[in-house]
Amino acid sequence: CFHLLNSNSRRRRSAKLPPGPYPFPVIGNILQFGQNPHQSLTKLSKTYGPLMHLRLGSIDTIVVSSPEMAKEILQTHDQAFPLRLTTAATRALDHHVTSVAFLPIGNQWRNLRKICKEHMFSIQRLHANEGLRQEKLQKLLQYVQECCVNGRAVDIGQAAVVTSLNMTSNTVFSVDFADYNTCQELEDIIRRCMRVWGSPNLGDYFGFLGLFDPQGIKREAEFCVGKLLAIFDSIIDRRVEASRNSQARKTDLLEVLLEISGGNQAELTRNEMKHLFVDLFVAGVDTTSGTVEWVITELLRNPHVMSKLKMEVRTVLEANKQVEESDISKLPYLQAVIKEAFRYHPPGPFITRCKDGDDLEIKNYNIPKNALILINIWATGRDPNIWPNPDSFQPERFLNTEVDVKGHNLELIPFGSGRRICPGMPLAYRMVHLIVAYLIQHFDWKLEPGIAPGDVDLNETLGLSLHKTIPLKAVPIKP
Ligand code: HEM
Repeated sequence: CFHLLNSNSRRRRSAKLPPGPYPFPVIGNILQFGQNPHQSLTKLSKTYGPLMHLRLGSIDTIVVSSPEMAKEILQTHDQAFPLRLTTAATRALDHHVTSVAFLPIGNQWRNLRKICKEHMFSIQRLHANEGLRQEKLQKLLQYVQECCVNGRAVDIGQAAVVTSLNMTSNTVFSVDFADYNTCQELEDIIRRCMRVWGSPNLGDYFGFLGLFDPQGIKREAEFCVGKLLAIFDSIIDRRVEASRNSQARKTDLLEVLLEISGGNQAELTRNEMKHLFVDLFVAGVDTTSGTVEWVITELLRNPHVMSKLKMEVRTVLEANKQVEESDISKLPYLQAVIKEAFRYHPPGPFITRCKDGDDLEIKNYNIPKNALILINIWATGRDPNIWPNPDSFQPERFLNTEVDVKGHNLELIPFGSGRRICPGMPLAYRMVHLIVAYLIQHFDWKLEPGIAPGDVDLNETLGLSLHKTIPLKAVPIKP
């Protein structure tokens, strides 16, 4: 009876909202989001369907759990969703007014995206600075070889973080953080920044009550962003100084950005450049390394997949040949393995957008203005109506299909889709394939003593990205 009363009053207030669990006064459905919202919302969508309405405190939230509905938001009506939700943490030091990741779609955002696309992540640009990433593979090889000689297990996620962090920093500004001894420090700050951005303060949802003081979160975010900006400032200063004294030009992105900002200040200010670097590192490092960790986890859980991949990698890349980015296209099984990891363990389980302007009708449901949209790609990746045997790791499902991760196939969009699709995708794609190919080409891998393939833990923790709760340790063996 109580339930009926609730659903009647709900219908009276907003007849055409998509279905969803009844929101409690004030807190809305916040308790139903739980510790792992991607999982709780997947369960709820089985009851309420692929377009679901909940209230996150005071925020109308629409959860999308099918490729058809995702297409409506990301492509058909994308003009209506130009915003991302900003929180107290992402507004610290005004990051959101300069950041490509948080700016609404508009001229400033378009300009930054154009710079990313044309000057940083174009095929030509990435080809020109591939050597900078290759150096990092050598460092990885040395490290794993040391572990191999000493019979030590490698913390795969950690090794991948150091490699992707240094590959990104080498690509962006030819700085090898290991040389500056700041890799660990930078990694810690990036992690802290991700943590604080990835766990919104309750005040973000109940701001109107004024009960929750976001000062602590804001201070932490200010510290992290401030520290990153200071590191980038000193790197830029050093480069400007060095170019005054030398004619030799680097091939990295900083050189291009300095050229652009020197030639036309209006196109890119130094402040924008520094905030762009914050975005590139925070958005790029853990997502890339997390993917590598999930791939190796699944390879160790599925020895037959590991054998098949090993065979392909070692046949195509003869002994001692250093894997190059142009080799990726010759490794179809590797590509399938990585697509399968993206399907089952998307580093960003939600693609987020915010509604601007008036209410909008989609499939006869009302999407209220200012609504937060969560596209649950973790749910679509495990939907048995889309993927036969979704809980089994089967790269073969991607052999002989045209499905890719570039945003056209809405059932597999680990990098998002539409105008806001991840601009770093071309770099991320190269880094993930290179690192995995390299680890498999040069080493056999086994689990630590006493752990069977089926025992490998698959628990997930959601921050700004979705990562393994217990880091994967694997023992390298010389083949
Ligand atoms: C496997 C690695 C990665 C994954 C899975 C990933 C995934 C994503 C996703 C899902 C989005 C949101 C897209 C959307 O809203 O439609 C995004 C945005 C973004 N990513 Fe990535 N990313 C990865 C690596 C990188 C790298 C290496 C960089 C740069 C070095 C990067 C920079 C960005 C930026 C700047 C945005 C914000 C774009 C905007 O809002 O306009 N990402 N990424």
